[in-house]
Amino acid sequence: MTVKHIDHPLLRHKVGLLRAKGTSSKDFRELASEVGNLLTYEATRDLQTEKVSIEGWTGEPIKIDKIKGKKITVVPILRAGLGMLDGVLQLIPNAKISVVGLYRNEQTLQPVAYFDKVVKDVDQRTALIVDPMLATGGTLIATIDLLKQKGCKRIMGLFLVAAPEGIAAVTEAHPDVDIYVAAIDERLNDKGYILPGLGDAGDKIFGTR
Ligand SMILES: O=P(O)(O)OC[C@H]1O[C@H](OP(=O)(O)OP(=O)(O)O)[C@H](O)[C@@H]1O
Ligand SMILES: O=c1cc[nH]c(=O)[nH]1
Ligand SMILES: [Mg+2]
Repeated sequence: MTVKHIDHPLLRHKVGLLRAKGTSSKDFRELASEVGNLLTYEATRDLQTEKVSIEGWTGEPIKIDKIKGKKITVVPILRAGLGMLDGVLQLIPNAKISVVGLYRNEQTLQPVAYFDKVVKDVDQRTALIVDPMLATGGTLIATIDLLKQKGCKRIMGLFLVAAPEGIAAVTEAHPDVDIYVAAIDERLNDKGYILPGLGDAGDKIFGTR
């Protein structure tokens, strides 16, 4: 797996605000969405374009660039991935959405899958997974397994914060996947939470703390 740590002042500033204990759900959601937007800008840098002819403002035909092919399906991982979805879709509004639901068992830290509705032509699309946190990596590995079983060949992921332990686990399981992260933190605590981290992103986004 290639990890692209997008080191940008806007991202550093917004991730700093996300880390604060008192950040409200409203502010957390807005910031998660904005960081999702900025990561999408980077992750779509290599999309291919093709020249097409249109009528320009003078009435003469001109050639413009258009994104080529079947493009992208965005894959938010329930619940917390929904907090980044608006920001992602602002830049790629025509993307199809493939929702997957997984939660992490708090005792075993193993992912439990409970829902998936993946687009039928996922074999012809790039999957762009969105989830705020990459901790042990179990949830991401299970999601990539699921997408590959359904025929997906090109997979990328966007994360607000990743732990070195999770990056190592996903690199070993799925070396062909590229992820874009706004921050790489120090480590996991004994409950599998990222330090310094953001806390429980799903609870913060949905106000269920
Ligand atoms: O890398 P891992 O150790 O698997 O942990 C990461 C997962 O944990 C969080 O979800 P959570 O299980 O809290 O579900 P939620 O989004 O419904 O709160 C997070 O949004 C990731 O999906
Ligand atoms: O730090 C963490 C780890 C997993 N899930 C979260 O929401 N936060
Ligand atoms: Mg959670």
